[in-house]
Amino acid sequence: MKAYLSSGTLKKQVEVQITGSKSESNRLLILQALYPNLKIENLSNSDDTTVLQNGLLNNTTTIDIGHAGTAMRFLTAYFASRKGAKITITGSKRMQERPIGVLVDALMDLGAQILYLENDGFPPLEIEGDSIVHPKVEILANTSSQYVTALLLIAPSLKHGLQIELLGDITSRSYIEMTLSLLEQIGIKTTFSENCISVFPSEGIEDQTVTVESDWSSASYFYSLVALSEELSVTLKSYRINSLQGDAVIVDIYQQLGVSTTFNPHDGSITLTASETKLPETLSLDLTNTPDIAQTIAVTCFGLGISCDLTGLHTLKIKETDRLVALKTELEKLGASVVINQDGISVRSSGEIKDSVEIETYNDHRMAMAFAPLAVKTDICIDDCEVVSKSYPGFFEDLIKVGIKAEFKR
Ligand SMILES: O=C(O)C1=C[C@@H](OP(=O)(O)O)[C@@H](O)[C@H](O)C1
Ligand SMILES: C=C(OP(=O)(O)O)C(=O)O
Repeated sequence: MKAYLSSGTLKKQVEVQITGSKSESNRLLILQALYPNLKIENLSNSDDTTVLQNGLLNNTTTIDIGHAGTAMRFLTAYFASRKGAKITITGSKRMQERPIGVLVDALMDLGAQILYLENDGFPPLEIEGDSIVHPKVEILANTSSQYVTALLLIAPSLKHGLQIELLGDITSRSYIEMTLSLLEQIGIKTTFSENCISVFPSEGIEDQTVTVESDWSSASYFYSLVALSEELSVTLKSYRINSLQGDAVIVDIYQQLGVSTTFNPHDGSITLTASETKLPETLSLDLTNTPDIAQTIAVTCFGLGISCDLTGLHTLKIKETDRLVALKTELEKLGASVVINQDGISVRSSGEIKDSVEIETYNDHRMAMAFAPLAVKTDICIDDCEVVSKSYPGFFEDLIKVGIKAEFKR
């Protein structure tokens, strides 16, 4: 289905309830499987969370996790460490091209039994679970932090806990910190110094309920809308001033792009309003820690008619699609000049945006959501718009709520 978007009358004040962070939700679901007295509130309604939840029910011999990277990686470690488990985990065509060898090697070093069913280093995997007693492992940390998180999540359930040495530069570090914070929050002791993480074993945790903060990556699209529209003001719920999500850094980034954020402590909401700011000629950012907001920022800068140089993005090549190539192709259709390299993207804009362009989304929810805010400036069509359900099924309803006009056609 295609979404034809154009600017309607944008709201001066509107409230949007985004659901829980998919990253926090998927971590907490694994922890809940290990410690069933853990209760979770404001769980994400994303496809990625649903597939992980279904995977944990484990009443079949094969799990298809679709496009969900976290579900693929976290469930692999989970089942590999459950004695008696026997399961095949597969995923979408793209998932079968997303590497998992670094995690599988680490798990095998710990004594796990995992077979590649098609190509070495890639899903599908056949896993025979067993107790892991080995206390130490090394893992490359420069490709995906999800491999590290997968180990961290099972670590407290292992007999001796786990000491993990991270090799190479650490990518997406904020997600590793999120995992450690959640472990600490439920009562697991951890340490992280230099490149060595220790997680201490824990047979049980106290009865408790953890409320997931709403998703900051999803919030980024509203920052883009406010930056581009100048008149819209949106209140998003339910957020915290001290977030565990690295993507909360958009508060500071979008300050430079003319969006100010007010935190409302009485109801845990944030209000985004356009502020008088002198825009930079070029926005230069290293996004090594927060790769998921790169597409939003690149498109906002283009829409504002300013340049951006974004670096630290080597991991974008192995996400839902090669996001650097996808961004270049689609931004150029709109009139931008774009250069990509191994690790980043530079976008130059002439100040004009071509009208009624059809944006391809390449099975990538963030391509759809990052380009949609341009509707404030020009008519735009988003191809295969259902892709948003990977992380934000209600995205288009919420877009309509803020005043964007949308027509959907097959
Ligand atoms: O741990 C997580 O929840 C995630 C980690 C990041 O992946 P990488 O570590 O592969 O960059 C991020 O891009 C992804 O959307 C979610
Ligand atoms: C990269 C993402 O997800 P995953 O790697 O979990 O598929 C994302 O949501 O942007």
